[in-house]
Amino acid sequence: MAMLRLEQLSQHPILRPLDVSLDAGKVVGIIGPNGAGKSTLMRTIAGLLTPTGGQVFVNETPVQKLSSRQRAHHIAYLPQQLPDDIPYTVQEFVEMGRYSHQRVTFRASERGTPAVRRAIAQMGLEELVDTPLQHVSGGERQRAGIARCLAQESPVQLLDEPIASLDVYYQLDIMTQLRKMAQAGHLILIAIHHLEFALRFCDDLLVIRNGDFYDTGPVADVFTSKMVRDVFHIDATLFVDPFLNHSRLSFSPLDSET
Ligand SMILES: Nc1ncnc2c1ncn2[C@@H]1O[C@H](COP(=O)(O)OP(=O)(O)OP(=O)(O)O)[C@@H](O)[C@H]1O
Repeated sequence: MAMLRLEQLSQHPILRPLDVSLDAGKVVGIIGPNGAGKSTLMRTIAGLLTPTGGQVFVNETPVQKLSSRQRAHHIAYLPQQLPDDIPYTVQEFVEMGRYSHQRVTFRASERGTPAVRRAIAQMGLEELVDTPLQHVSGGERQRAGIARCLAQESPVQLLDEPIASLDVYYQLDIMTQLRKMAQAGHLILIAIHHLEFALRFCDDLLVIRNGDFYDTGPVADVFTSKMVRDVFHIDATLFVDPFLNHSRLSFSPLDSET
């Protein structure tokens, strides 16, 4: 049974309906140019936008039929950008990931639960737990957002550009952790601009370009020089890195560079 299924799903600006089944145990990258519709697709999958056509099923239940608390049990969602005026400390913010596990209204009584402690440690935020989110850097805020999703312990993790503002250490660290979560049975769906990382860390790709869905499938099948040219309008050569033994990309210069 697919953990997440998009059935004839369309959402402006993606006009051609998407039929995709995504299984647990995978990191799936959504790639495409600026404005292609990656974030819109993620918000639709998260149940925050109503599709213009078709449906999203999580564990065979239509997402639109679930309450926000039920959705949170199935899906954790990190938006592309967190507001910079969130009036909570890092600890309080991560604890909010436990919202769906509370019986009545959310109270900050989940402080120190193993899931919260683990998420804070995984994102290297121990020293910042009492710092207001307004006073942390953009990358630290992003790590707090990921920690909140991890604390939620939902089987589907929808992360919109999780490594966009991070330094290279955390880019590598977080992608490695996401792979481990997939191996432990989660489905990780990320929008990602970093094509080298998509090539290295994703199992499958869903490629969209303006107004259209381009291709989906295993990285080895989908990630080709032709795809890069068709979708990003740039020439690139794929080669196997002899040190890391995985495929890498070499971009040809743009005309304006020569
Ligand atoms: N709140 C909004 N109101 C109206 N149009 C929007 C809104 N958010 C996005 N759009 C439009 O929807 C289209 C898709 O935007 P979306 O943010 O999904 O693209 P994206 O692929 O995530 O882009 P990026 O790589 O720049 O983050 C764009 O044309 C954008 O202008």
